[in-house]
Amino acid sequence: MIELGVNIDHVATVRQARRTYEPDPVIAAALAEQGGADGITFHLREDRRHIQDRDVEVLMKTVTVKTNLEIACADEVVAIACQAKPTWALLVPESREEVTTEGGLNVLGDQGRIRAAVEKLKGEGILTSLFIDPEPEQVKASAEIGVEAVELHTGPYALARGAAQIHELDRLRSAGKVVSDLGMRLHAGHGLTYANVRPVAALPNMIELNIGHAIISRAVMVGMRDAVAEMRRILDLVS
Ligand SMILES: CC(=O)[C@@H](O)[C@H](O)COP(=O)(O)O
Ligand SMILES: NCC(=O)COP(=O)(O)O
Repeated sequence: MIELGVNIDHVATVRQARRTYEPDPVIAAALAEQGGADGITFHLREDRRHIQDRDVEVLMKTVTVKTNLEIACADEVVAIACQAKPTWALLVPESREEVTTEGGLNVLGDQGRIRAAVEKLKGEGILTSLFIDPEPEQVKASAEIGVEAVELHTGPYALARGAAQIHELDRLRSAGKVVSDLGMRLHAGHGLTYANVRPVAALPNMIELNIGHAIISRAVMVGMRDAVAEMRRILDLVS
């Protein structure tokens, strides 16, 4: 059965639009659990555009399923993660100008810095994952660092149409085989929706999908619990 990580960042985006107290991502996380989430994902960005330090502290006290804290490879947020001790830490690239995550980590070109962050996290008993483009060389570099999982960036797949989308799915399938052959857990995420998720969920050895924006968008209309339950039902049809 595919494990569903629900990313609650954009509940906090709505709250931060007014710099107020609601909607609270902590409550959203509890409702997501009731809807069938296997994990809660939250991204403490360096610019704090959505998830705040307070959210991380309270989520770590209230979430009863896996916690997956997304952070940049930066000393400040790595230290916060080491203090918070989530189940998983996912290292992601960040830039202030981006609307959302654009590409994967360049593990090949930044192995020393990424390795140092991973070792600090592992030292606190935190499982580690790297968000990368579906490139075999990036997968191999990730395995050399010793992370337990790799999350393949599904953004290009989500944005593509027709033959281009089939090509992107083939890239994910090929890179996913390398992930599994090297003994790491195969995760995927970014831009997945109720309409495009099934082919990715059906990829060989896929273990976990992290989905946020589409679920929160649906939750605005039907509520968080039902939005998660609908995604859960789709994934259960696949596995
Ligand atoms: C890495 C990824 O695709 C998401 O998990 C990330 O959280 C996107 O950043 P925003 O949530 O700020 O859009
Ligand atoms: N790591 C991907 C994630 O957590 C959710 O990304 P999105 O579904 O909000 O694009």
